Amino acid sequence: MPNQNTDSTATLIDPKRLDRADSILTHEPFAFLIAHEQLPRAAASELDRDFPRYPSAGFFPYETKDCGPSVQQLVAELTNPAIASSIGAKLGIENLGQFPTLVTLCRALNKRHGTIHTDSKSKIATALLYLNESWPETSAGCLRFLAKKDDIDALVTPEVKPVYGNFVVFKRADNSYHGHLPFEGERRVIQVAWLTSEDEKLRKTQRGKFSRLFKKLFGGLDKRWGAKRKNNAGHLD
Ligand SMILES: O=C(O)CCC(=O)C(=O)O
Ligand SMILES: [Fe+2]
Repeated sequence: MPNQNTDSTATLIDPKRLDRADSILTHEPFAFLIAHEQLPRAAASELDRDFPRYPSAGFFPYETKDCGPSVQQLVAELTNPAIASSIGAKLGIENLGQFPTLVTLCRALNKRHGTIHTDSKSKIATALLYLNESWPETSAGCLRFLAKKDDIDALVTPEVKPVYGNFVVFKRADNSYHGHLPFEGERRVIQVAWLTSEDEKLRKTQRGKFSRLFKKLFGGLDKRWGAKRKNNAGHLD
């Protein structure tokens, strides 16, 4: 039998890799996992080639037609119920794989993004997988888990650079505050949210599609308004 790890369909996400010595798993002040180097180096150029080229900034609902094969494979793996459940178990969530998923992708940000929030109650857990080849020596655009809803400097753990293979997962809670300092430009991320119900998935997908159209029409305004955003600003959701 051929060795699965050497053919082109080798898995990209391997839950065994989550237990690296430099991974951080904690349940306080909310449950989160931070793991580095979670993607094979060899897949970087394919994932780069296959990542959607959205015309505007922000997260948009995953559609197969926007993505090439390696990104489709990665999304399939990230939403695989068995993989989800093994990740969920680390956060103390039983059977995470049973819940519907909403996958959104982001290719670029403007300064409006990253204000402090918890994620909405309709989410049980959220995963973020970053895909940027490199990141400048700056905190701008680096994810921060926070102790407060109004202080971007109240870090509860070192900030996470959005570089290729960095992966975070957290259990949504009323205090799962997170955000980042304003950043404008390319910043590639895949986000998976496990939702409480199919209705929420439909609602959020429709909202995301509307936002994609809206930003296509008014992306310039979005960018200009966003530039005025304060570092400690928050938003509900
Ligand atoms: O892009 C990130 O690092 C965080 C995104 C986020 O928190 C969200 O979209 O809810
Ligand atoms: Fe969030």
